[in-house]
Amino acid sequence: MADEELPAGWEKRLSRSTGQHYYLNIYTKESQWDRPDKPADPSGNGKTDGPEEVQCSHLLVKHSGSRRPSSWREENITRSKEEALDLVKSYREQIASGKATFAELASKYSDCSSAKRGGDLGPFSRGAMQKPFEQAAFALKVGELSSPVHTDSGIHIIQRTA
Ligand SMILES: O=C(N[C@H](Cc1nc2ccccc2[nH]1)C(=O)O)c1cc2ccccc2s1
Repeated sequence: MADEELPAGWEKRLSRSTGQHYYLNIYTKESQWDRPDKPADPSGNGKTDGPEEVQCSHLLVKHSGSRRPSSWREENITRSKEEALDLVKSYREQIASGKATFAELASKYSDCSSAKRGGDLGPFSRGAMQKPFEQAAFALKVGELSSPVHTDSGIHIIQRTA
């Protein structure tokens, strides 16, 4: 389909982690995956929907149903989704109880290349990460640990750091 002109007030952006395009309302900074068919609403209801940007670390456990069942740790990941969830719950318990730090476990066990940075993903805005991850990350308070979060990549624990 020809890349037609976008309705006024929208910008087309490329998501770093999914490689998909998303659309940003230049007035409210809200983002959406679906191509807009009418001009962006500049009013944005006046309420702030939380932070524009967050920084998070995550620990990802991939499984056989992951979009890319391979990582720096394991060339061919065959564990089941249930086994991955058991692992994620165990890591979360070790972090929450203080038996280990987030960075220690992420650097050892995360199936994401961010493991090399203790799981740190750096700061990101809405539209940058897969939706379930984004929703969970933006709902966290600074320092808070998420429950297990399922995305196409696998199962994550997320800690908001800023
Ligand atoms: O997408 C990435 N890595 C994928 C796994 C993955 N999938 C994710 C989905 C949401 C958030 C982080 C995620 N990491 C991979 O290695 O197969 C990213 C790695 C890094 C490393 C540093 C900073 C951002 C990113 S995003």
